[in-house]
Amino acid sequence: MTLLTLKDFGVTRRKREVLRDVNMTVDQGELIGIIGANGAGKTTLMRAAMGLIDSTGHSSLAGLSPYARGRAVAWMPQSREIAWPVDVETLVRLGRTPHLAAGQRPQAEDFAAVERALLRMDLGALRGRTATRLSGGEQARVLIARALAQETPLLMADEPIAGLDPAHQIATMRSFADLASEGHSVIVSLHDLGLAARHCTRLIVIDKGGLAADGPPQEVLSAARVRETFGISAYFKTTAEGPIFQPLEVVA
Ligand SMILES: Nc1ncnc2c1ncn2[C@@H]1O[C@H](COP(=O)(O)OP(=O)(O)OP(=O)(O)O)[C@@H](O)[C@H]1O
Repeated sequence: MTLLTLKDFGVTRRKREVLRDVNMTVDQGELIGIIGANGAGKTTLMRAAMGLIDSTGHSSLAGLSPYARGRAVAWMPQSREIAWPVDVETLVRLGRTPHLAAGQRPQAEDFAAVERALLRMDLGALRGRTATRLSGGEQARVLIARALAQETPLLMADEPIAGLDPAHQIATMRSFADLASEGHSVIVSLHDLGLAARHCTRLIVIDKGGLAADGPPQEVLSAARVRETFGISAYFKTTAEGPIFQPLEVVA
């Protein structure tokens, strides 16, 4: 099943064309890493695909009502601001809002989804803590859990692992991979090309206002591509334990 289709998709912000001619589909079971330099348009692509900012062309999600969209896609923005001093469990439960009718209290299935999300993000010990008093990385894990609790077919997350310690970075990427193997799909923007290579089933490179590459990590992270897009040289090897990518030098 296709979870997202973008056709001849483009975004212009303040008269400046940020993205043009984007064509892609996302099927079930994919863990897609969106990579590209600062300012390339990764956030713009995800927000516009969901209809949060204006675009041209077609996005299968942009035309949905907010209610339908909340059941089709969960969104974890780059900004980690938590506005209210509520406990972690209550905050994660907010992820169930799109599944509740106006005024409806959470049901057993909603509490079960919250438990699954807390478990996936290793938040059992923090569930009673006030979310605003957690560390930056802990808050990020709570916000990922809130998005996971939504249990949508598609999850989009903007730099979700930035600021997490190495163990939680790996665990979070593994959770996303698990979701993909369960038939959901996950789109994440990230700057860590090593983790992208290791965990993503597909990488999309944004460069010069469009999709510069789209495919499996070993194809996308060619020496020529990483030089062209990121201005670096890198070591890449496919091993029995999976792909290993290590940036080496700035070459541009
Ligand atoms: N509200 C806005 N008005 C005008 N230009 C904007 C606006 N938001 C983003 N842009 C521009 O669009 C381009 C893409 O920004 P975007 O945030 O999508 O990049 P990104 O790839 O996510 O970058 P980063 O890796 O730094 O997070 C940038 O040049 C940015 O300056």
